Amino acid sequence: MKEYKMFVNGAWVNAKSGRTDEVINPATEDVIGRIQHGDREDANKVMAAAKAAQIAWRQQTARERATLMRAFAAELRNRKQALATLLVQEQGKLLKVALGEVEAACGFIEYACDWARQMDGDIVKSDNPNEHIWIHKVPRGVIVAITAWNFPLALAARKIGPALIAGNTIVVKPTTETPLATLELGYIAEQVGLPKGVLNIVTGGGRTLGDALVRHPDTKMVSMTGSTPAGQAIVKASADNLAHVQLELGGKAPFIVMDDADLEQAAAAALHSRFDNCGQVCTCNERMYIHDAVYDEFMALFLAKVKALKVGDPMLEDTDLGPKVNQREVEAMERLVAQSVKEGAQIATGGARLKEGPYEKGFWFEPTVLTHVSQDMSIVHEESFGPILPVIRFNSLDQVIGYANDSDYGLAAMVCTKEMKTILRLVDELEAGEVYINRGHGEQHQGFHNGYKLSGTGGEDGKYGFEQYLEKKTFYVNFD
Ligand SMILES: NC(=O)C1=CN([C@@H]2O[C@H](COP(=O)(O)OP(=O)(O)OC[C@H]3O[C@@H](n4cnc5c(N)ncnc54)[C@H](O)[C@@H]3O)[C@@H](O)[C@H]2O)C=CC1
Ligand SMILES: O=C(O)[C@@H](O)[C@@H]1OC[C@H](O)[C@H]1O
Repeated sequence: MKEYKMFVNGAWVNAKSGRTDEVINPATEDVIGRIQHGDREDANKVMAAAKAAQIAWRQQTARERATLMRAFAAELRNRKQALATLLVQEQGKLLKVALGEVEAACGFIEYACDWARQMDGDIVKSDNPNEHIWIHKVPRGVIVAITAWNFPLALAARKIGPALIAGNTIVVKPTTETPLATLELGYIAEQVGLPKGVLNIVTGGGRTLGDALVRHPDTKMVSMTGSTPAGQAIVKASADNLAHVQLELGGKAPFIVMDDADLEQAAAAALHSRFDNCGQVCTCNERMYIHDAVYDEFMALFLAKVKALKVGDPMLEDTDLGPKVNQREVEAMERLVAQSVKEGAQIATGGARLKEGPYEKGFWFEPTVLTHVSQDMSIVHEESFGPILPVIRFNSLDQVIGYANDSDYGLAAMVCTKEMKTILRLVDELEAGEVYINRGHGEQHQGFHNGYKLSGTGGEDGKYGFEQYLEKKTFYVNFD
């Protein structure tokens, strides 16, 4: 078991409280690490370090910053196997998914480095003679990054990359559930010679340390990934300093299979998009709508695939699902299934927690499909963020668009169809920031990961995500 400190101003430090938290492996319930439990006092110290470091950091050229961050990404890739193993141990994700997460983390940083020579401003003609209007893009200052437990390393890199290339410094606060791989970034910062105070990593509770960071007067932007309630609390807290807030929150993505879909392709995509990372992906297939005309044929295909899924040791190549991340989450699965059955749903497969034999320790749940579900049931509206899939039949495009948009969330949607008129109508009418046509979820760095409604605000990734790490400064230059 490894003891971790907080990485502040280039040094490893204890929390002022002297308190620590344990990190457990969700597959075995073993304690695998101990971290510092920082709180409000630690927030002031780390913010002062980040603010001081930003002066010299922003004075470096963007190309110099990118050179350092490309070295950072290269070292991250050098440590891929060890970091992936740590992600498996702290979050329970499959090793093959964890290896993909480390590569995604490298990609987020390398994509940001490509922006080093793209941070253009504007020169605008003035209405006054002999006057220029210069609109400059300048760094904001100190960025606070707050991340969730499902892809902790990738979510941190997604924010570190653009923040630092734009000339900001950053304070990262991972969850106490899965902080270890993120803390390892401090060692990489030391190895590649990132200046002290440019990257800081602190650990502690969201409502204490996280809240103090959000409210701090030197916080110029908060980029948070997590649940909608936490995101809403952050928006309220940011009123203290009017920091720019970028939120990636919960989702309830509909997966729609039209009557003209390629059913084998649709079944494979629907399976991956529900059970990837044990259903703990914000863009997962959270509710599936199947056209009446293909319902029986599709469900036979799909259920056969679900029943073949293997739940087990996430380190093994032939495992399809690992455990849920903690006790609270696996109990939430039990509650959601019980409530769905009480409301009239039927369990087509799965539906129970696994507790016997190899599952005696850990937080295991069966891949579950619910049928005879109606649109008004709570499982159609409440995010499960786990391996539970409600299925609903529909008989027209108008009906399924109405179902899909009948949600407080609007992060992602997936649609299988070959009909261009259908695609253009759905893209135009679906209330979601990210629509996947004829494939499952999976963003790319150059896209724009953007939640509508209670799924978030601001969005991240790509050109529109990068730009949020810059502020505009307009000069009226008169030379009359
Ligand atoms: N839209 C997206 O890209 C993603 C969304 N999520 C959502 O996150 C949830 C699961 O992740 P969790 O870590 O349980 O979410 P969570 O909301 O409990 O915690 C997320 C982070 O926010 C911090 N936090 C919580 N309350 C805070 C406050 N008042 N002030 C400052 N920081 C605070 C936590 O310490 C943690 O670091 C699910 O709802 C899922 O949908 C997860 C991953 C990606
Ligand atoms: O936040 C999520 O769940 C997804 O955006 C996920 O996070 C990092 C990975 O690259 C994405 O699939």
